[in-house]
Amino acid sequence: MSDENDKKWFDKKISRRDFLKKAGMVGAGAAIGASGAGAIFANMFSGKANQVVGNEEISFYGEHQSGIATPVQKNVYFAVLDLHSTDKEEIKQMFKDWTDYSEKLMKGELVAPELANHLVPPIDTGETVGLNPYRLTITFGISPSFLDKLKMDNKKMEEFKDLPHFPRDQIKDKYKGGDICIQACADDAQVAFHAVRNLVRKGRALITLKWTQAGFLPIGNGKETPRNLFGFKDGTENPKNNNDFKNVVWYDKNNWLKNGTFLIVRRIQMHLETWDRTNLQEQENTFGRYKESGAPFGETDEFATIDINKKGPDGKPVLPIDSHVYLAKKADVKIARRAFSYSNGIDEVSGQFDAGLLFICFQKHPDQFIKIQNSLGNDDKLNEYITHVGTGIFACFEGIKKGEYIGQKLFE
Ligand SMILES: C=CC1=C(C)c2cc3[nH]c(cc4nc(cc5[nH]c(cc1n2)c(C)c5CCC(=O)O)C(CCC(=O)O)=C4C)c(C)c3C=C
Ligand SMILES: [Fe+2]
Repeated sequence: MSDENDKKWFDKKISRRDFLKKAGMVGAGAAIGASGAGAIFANMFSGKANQVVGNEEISFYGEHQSGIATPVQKNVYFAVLDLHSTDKEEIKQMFKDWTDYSEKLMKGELVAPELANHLVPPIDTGETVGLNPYRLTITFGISPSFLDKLKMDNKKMEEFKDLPHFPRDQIKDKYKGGDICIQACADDAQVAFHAVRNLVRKGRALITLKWTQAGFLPIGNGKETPRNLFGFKDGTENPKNNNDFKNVVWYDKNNWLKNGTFLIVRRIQMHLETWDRTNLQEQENTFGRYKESGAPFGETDEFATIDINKKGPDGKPVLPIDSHVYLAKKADVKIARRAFSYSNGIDEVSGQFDAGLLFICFQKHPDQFIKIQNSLGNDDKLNEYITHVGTGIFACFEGIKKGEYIGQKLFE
């Protein structure tokens, strides 16, 4: 790259947002000529809407971390990290640096102004220059082993322990364990990836990547429940308002996790080829819901209340007793699901799609998930079509207030 080009690309020393502002393109529904937009920013050239997209920004600050109750975005980049230091001061500093970075990233800014010295690598990796924030959220969590490594056993609540082995689990070593998780969600895949990449880069003296997974969802206009790779609406029965989140998700005991939550992640392979050979009636029996409408059996409305004890005219339960929804409901406990589909090319052994669900859920007590997973157990008809290959449990800190840093209560 010539000096002149170099200058054009980075010497702006302005944020991604300022870049857009200068071009007069920031603001809800700000109209710009499609040709102009296409010429300047390929990402904005949809060909149909002359609007700036992705300009919505989510605040990094609040009572709870973002990316938990936030309406789900199109993309996730989820990373599990191994910690290689036992020095609390160093780790505290990393969380402080991540606080500073996250605030900037979620505003759509570069993580640091560019250096005048062109003989050193740029601080921000640069792949989001010209992009809006795209509702980026960044959620941080730590695992029980994080507390072990730092000899902070006194901070471990009795419910915070590794998940048990569940029936039919085929967990691979490479997808379990790890000390820290970062969940970056955005309506643009590159914005989510950029966030994790730059955070990891900043902490590289103390952490390494254990496993990562990118995921996607068909969000459309944001009004419909997105469909999973089996073609079913997934996420219908979920907390809907603040009160639901208070009851189901936010940790409320008086310790460092108050207003935080437990994140559970499961990497679940979905055997698409087997599913695609299954007739529609069997597919619907697997969930106890109709494929097109998403309504439970015997109803027409996706959001109709389900009574698992309801019997049909033949005296048999309306919902098959081995269906996924029947068994999940039978556990009689709630969780907040925020799952994403993934597709990772081809499974080396079977030659089939390596695709599935990055199942992420939030709950105030891990037992909520454990109870449901045990109820699904060996009986869930869905087991014929899926395999759990990855697992993790992380305590996600409370939200961050201005002047504070991520995880402050834990270290105080
Ligand atoms: C232990 C928790 C759960 C795992 C793991 C899980 C995997 C999984 N689920 C689907 C698809 C659907 N799940 C649906 C409902 C549903 N699933 C769980 C829990 C787990 N799912 C719950 C608690 C519920 C809600 C039950 C209720 O109270 O009604 C549905 C139906 C629509 C909906 O409500 O979202 C679908 C479809 C897949 C494909 C999958 C693993 C790959
Ligand atoms: Fe489910």
